[in-house]
Amino acid sequence: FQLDELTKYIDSHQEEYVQTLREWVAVESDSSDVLKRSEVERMMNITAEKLKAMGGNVELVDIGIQELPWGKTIPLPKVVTAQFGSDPAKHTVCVYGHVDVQPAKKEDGWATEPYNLTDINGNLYGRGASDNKAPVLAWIHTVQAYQALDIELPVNVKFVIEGMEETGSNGLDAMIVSQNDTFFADVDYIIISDCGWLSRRPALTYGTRGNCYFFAEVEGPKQDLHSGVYGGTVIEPMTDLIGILDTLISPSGKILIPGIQEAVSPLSDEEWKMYQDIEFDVENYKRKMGVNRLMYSSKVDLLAHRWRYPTVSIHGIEGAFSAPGTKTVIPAKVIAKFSIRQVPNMEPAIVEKQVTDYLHAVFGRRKSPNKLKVTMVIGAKPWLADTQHPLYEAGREAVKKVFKVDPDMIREGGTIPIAKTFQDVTRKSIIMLPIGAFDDGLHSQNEKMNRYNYIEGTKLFVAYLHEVGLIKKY
Ligand SMILES: NCC(=O)N[C@@H](Cc1c[nH]cn1)C(=O)O
Ligand SMILES: [Zn+2]
Ligand SMILES: [Zn+2]
Repeated sequence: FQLDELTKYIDSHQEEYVQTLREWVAVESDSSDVLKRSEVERMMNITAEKLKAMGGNVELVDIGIQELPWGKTIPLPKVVTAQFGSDPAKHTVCVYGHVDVQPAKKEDGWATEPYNLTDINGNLYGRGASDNKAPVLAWIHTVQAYQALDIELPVNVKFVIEGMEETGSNGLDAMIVSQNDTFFADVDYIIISDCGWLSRRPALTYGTRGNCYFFAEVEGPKQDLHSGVYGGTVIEPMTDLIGILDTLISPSGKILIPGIQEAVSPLSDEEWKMYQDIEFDVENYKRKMGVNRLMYSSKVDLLAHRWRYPTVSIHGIEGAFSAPGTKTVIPAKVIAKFSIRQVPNMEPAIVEKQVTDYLHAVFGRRKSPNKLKVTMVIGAKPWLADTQHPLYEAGREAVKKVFKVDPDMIREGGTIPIAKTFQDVTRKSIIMLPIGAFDDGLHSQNEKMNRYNYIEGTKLFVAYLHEVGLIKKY
């Protein structure tokens, strides 16, 4: 296996790889903002063109429309599929990734322009750099490197690249179902690189949490009111909303919604031992986040609550006054956004009912004349893999070849909404093979991808394809 040759090729092309990442980051493909939908579409076209230029058999698959909360509809961004090689004697892997991003504005507190990739000491700052544009490009460059050196790909490679992951992968489930007997029929394994390592040690990821995302709307007066003129007489929607939000989770992290905590299986002795053996620097974790105390103090508790217990996060309140200054208003309608990261044994449909019933009961006790509406807008499931599968063995070998260490076996606290669908519908085995660093700041200000991770990660992918090619084909 010509790993040295491929490695040299990757090293000598790194400036080109960074430049392509710069061009991709410059596309504001924020899937949460319908006004940016044309940018997401542009990003899908750029991705398709790149794969076509490499000789791939590429399609832009129409996945239908998105229904917006105010009753309108817009087309969903097309999904890019591609295929390189169709040798029946080889395994076929399908690489899944996304090229949409979370929102970002300089005013949020970025040190650099979020859509202008900026290299500071080998850190490539830019929205979507790590989540998920660089890993997608690293996979593309992997195929390109084999092609450029005229080295036969050890496996057939397919791609599924979408533009709605950050808002729950709308439309992708249906596409997988409809192409299960066609595009996915000859796929043996699915590879996802949309997550990060736990520390400086490379990792293989075998689980993700799901996410049930809710809107809770409280509506009162017909328009906003002067708080001096009307305050004290009107029952304020915001007070109701804050009141009910405060009943979701206790200050010590206990979820107060009946039925949620009860569904979760307790940590087994085996899991405890696995977590205990993982290298994880709690002080560094705190320092990187800029906090002086965490919800739990032991490493095992922290890892367990990050990976395999559910949690509630409150993200924001639409309609609330949030600008600088001192506007003295009583907002007439406010919509809280919160989500529950859920774990195996928790079903989104059941969580939806538990949360909705509970919030209505709590709200009812307030005897407010205002109206409450609770809607679950995303119901993404958790995913768990069998780490004894040859795909993981291949991962260990590839990490050892490139990084000369054994990988950490980790879970991911975040969600890849489509992972469980891939597992359930295609029934193929999945591996998550991250290349992002532990401190990439995904979804946050100053997101970055380390140049080191981007380039060495490409080498890891090159080695991984070789290792997968060695798995016995029955
Ligand atoms: N890199 C994966 C990621 O960031 N996924 C999102 C997906 C999601 C879940 N709910 C809404 N979007 C995440 O927040 O985990
Ligand atoms: Zn992602
Ligand atoms: Zn993300």
